[in-house]
Parts: sequence; structure tokens; C-alpha cells
Amino acid sequence: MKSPNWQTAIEFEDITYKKCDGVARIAFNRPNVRNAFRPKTTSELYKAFYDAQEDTSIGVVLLSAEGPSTKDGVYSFCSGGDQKARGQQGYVGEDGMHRLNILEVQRLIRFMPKVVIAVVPGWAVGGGHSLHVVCDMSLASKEHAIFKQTDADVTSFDGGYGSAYLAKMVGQKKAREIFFLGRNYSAQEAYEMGMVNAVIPHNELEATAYQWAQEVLEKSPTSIKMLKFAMNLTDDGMVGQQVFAGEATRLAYMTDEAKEGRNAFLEKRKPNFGKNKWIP
Ligand SMILES: CC(C)(COP(=O)(O)OP(=O)(O)OC[C@H]1O[C@@H](n2cnc3c(N)ncnc32)[C@H](O)[C@@H]1OP(=O)(O)O)[C@@H](O)C(=O)NCCC(=O)NCCSC(=O)c1cc(O)c2ccccc2c1O
Repeated sequence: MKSPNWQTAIEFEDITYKKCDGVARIAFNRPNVRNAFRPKTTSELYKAFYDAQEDTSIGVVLLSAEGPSTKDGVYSFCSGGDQKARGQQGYVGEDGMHRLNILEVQRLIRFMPKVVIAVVPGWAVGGGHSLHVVCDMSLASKEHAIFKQTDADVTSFDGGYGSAYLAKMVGQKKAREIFFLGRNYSAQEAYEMGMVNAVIPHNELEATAYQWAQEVLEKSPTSIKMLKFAMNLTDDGMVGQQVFAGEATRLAYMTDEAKEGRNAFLEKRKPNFGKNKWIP
């Protein structure tokens, strides 16, 4: 398989954002601080994910990371919120506002009608760990990926997908161990507990992620979207139902029946949905 010819989609400071043949690649680009995110990072992530969501040629997004660190050669996916940017009520951006806007990024990943794959080349820690949890699938570097939850070290707690959804993934006991002890877990251990789809030799990680994306792109876009939303639904309550039902409405709009309903209203007549339309 030929290697992807990535083209920069939008220039950012804290992330890179590229596209190639139906795949978008969004990558953290602060490797010297283990790819910690500050408000600028999260706002750039949001813009990139939103662009990928709106681009009808894109079916899969890879959430990856640049690296390694030029200081010590260590690879990281993301080490969570930048503790230097942390203020009293959140993470403080250039506008002085205190925000927790990584949660908006999480929701975009969760609800976008496309597959998001976390490509974990190194440390996935704190809010960075939660990000891989919320992605649809995770691939991890055999040699360098390390999973760790430090929320309870720094008086933070992702009480949503980062913990409760993780517990659905790895089981209650294991999720509590991950958060309560804050230990390091290798890619293999993460795979064995069910939070990583595959452990990949480091130098094959990006190519494998691109290959997985190409396999997804061969499938029916409608099936993939409805399957993602169906699997989300049971954990997302009424919002999950709303997202799934929104797509069901779109499918209904595409029928002759829906066109007749709309046309009848516009033509100020009674709709004629025809006979024998009550399919069992
Ligand atoms: C990730 C580490 C385990 C790596 O350890 P290692 O020994 O390899 O590296 P160093 O510790 O020496 O780090 C190298 C270099 O990077 C800087 N750095 C690393 N992580 C961060 C960070 N998160 N913020 C700022 N800076 C960071 C470090 O200071 C070094 O800089 P030098 O200048 O000294 O070279 C280890 O680094 C580590 O444990 N990092 C902290 C992990 C952490 O606690 N993250 C925050 C968790 S809370 C969170 O992420 C979070 C954010 C949200 O917005 C939320 C919103 C709503 C709910 C919950 C949220 C949430 O939980």
C-alpha cells in the first residue's frame, strides 16, 4: 500500500491538521511538554474536528501526536491539561477566561458521524487518557505507549466518558484501579483490559492507523454512522437518542413518502401517501 500524501488542511500552532484520501489526521504538537493541552490547543482541536466533521470527503479522523520531544526523545500522545495554564476555575486562555473546553472536544468526537481513531505513540495521561477513551478505536505503540490516570494526583476528575465510560470498557474494578492508583500500563496491558484495539510496532503505527482508516472507508457511510450512534445510544441517554433519531429522520426525509408530505403542505392539499405503504 502506498504511503499517504498528507496535505495540510489548516495551519495551527499547537496541533497539525492534514488530510489525505478520505482521512483527516489531527495531531498534538507540543511534544516538549508531553503534548499537554492548553486553551489554545483545545480551541484548535475543536476547529479541526469541526472542519473534518463538515468535510463530506472525510470518513475517518486519526487523533495522533507529533514527537518525540526534542528535549529527551520521549514520545507522547497527550498528558492532559497543561498545569501551567491551570487557574482557579479551569484552564486560562489568552483571553483570560477559565475554561474546561476539552469536554467540548470530547463531545464532538463522540457525536461526529465519522470514525475517530486514537493513535497513541507514547504517554496517554490524565485528560489525554480520557481522549483516547472517547475515541471510537485506539491503536497503541508497542514500545512507547504508556496509559496512566493522574486526575486524582492533581485534584481533577473526568466524571464523564473518561471514567464512567472507561468502566463500561474495562469493567468497574479495573477502572477504579486505574483512577485510584494512577499506575502506568503498557500498550499490551491496555489491550488485555479491552481499552486498546491493537498493539502495533512503533515504526508501523501511523501506517497501520491509515490502513485501518482505509478499511473503514470501504464500508457504507450510512451503516458506519448509524452503528456508531447505535452503540453510543445506550450510554448517552436522551442525547444519544436525539443523535440517533436525527439520523433516522434524515433517512426518512429521503423517502417518497416524506417528499409527498412536504409537497402536499406546500401545495396546500391533503397528502396522498398511497395504498399498501404500511410495510410490516
Ligand atoms: C506525562 C508524565 C507522566 C510524563 O512523565 P515524564 O517523567 O516522562 O516527563 P516529565 O514529567 O519530566 O515531563 C516533561 C516535561 O513536560 C512537562 N509536562 C508534562 N505534562 C504536563 C502537563 N500536563 N502540564 C504541563 N506540563 C507538563 C513537564 O513539566 C516537563 O517540563 P520541563 O520544563 O520540566 O521539561 C508526567 O509529565 C505527568 O504526570 N504529567 C502531568 C499529567 C497530569 O496530571 N495531567 C493533568 C490531568 S487533569 C486533566 O488533564 C484534565 C483536564 C481537563 O480540561 C478536564 C476538564 C474537565 C474534567 C476533567 C479534566 C481533566 O482531568
